[in-house]
Amino acid sequence: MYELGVVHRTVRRPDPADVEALKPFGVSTVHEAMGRTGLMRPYIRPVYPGAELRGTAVTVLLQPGDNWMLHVAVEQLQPGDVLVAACTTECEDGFFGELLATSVRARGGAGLVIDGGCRDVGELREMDFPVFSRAVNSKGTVKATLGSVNVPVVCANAPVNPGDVVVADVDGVVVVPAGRVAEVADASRRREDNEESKRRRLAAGELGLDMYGMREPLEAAGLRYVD
Ligand SMILES: O=C([O-])CC(=O)C(=O)O
Ligand SMILES: [Mg+2]
Repeated sequence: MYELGVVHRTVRRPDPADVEALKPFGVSTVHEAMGRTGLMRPYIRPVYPGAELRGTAVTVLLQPGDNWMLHVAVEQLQPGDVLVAACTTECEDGFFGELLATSVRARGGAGLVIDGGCRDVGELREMDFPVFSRAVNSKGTVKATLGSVNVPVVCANAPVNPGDVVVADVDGVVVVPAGRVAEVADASRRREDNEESKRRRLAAGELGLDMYGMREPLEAAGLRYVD
């Protein structure tokens, strides 16, 4: 059950050194390194090409058609934080635009992930202010119904707690629990090292069939080559 009408002012953020260690890695690597967990649904997309985002989450629970809590959340931002906004029910209204982005940036916020709509995309692109949203929609919102800030939310199917690390790029959005950041950064490094050796072998012409030892199981499964 959602907790409504509350702002938690204390967020336990992970060690900045651990967040830094996670920095080189993209969404797909981080998702795999977490045991294939943490992904938001793929309908959350960057609002302009090339937008990328990472930082610790300040979570927002919105009511449909109402962006009041986004304004409340901006006050809670610390430099490098990312707003992560979920909604109590599906809504594609344009909750956020360049004015709110200007305010987020003035407080040092890094960007927004929202399971809702966003507008003013031309201005956001010019500002290079990264937003990942479920829709681009000019339809505006009101400020009338309480939600919450810094409560656990589910955003596009991913559980997000305040202080979790959010990584967003062209592949999607993944959420790393605050307590797992160092471990996931290590696993991401190991995975990238492993992929680098595979990349070299594939570039040299070796086939995945041989590299992964797939010929025998294919034969055992009855695969036949026919001329
Ligand atoms: O004002 C709003 O409600 C959303 C918006 O367009 C902006 O922040 O620029
Ligand atoms: Mg606007």
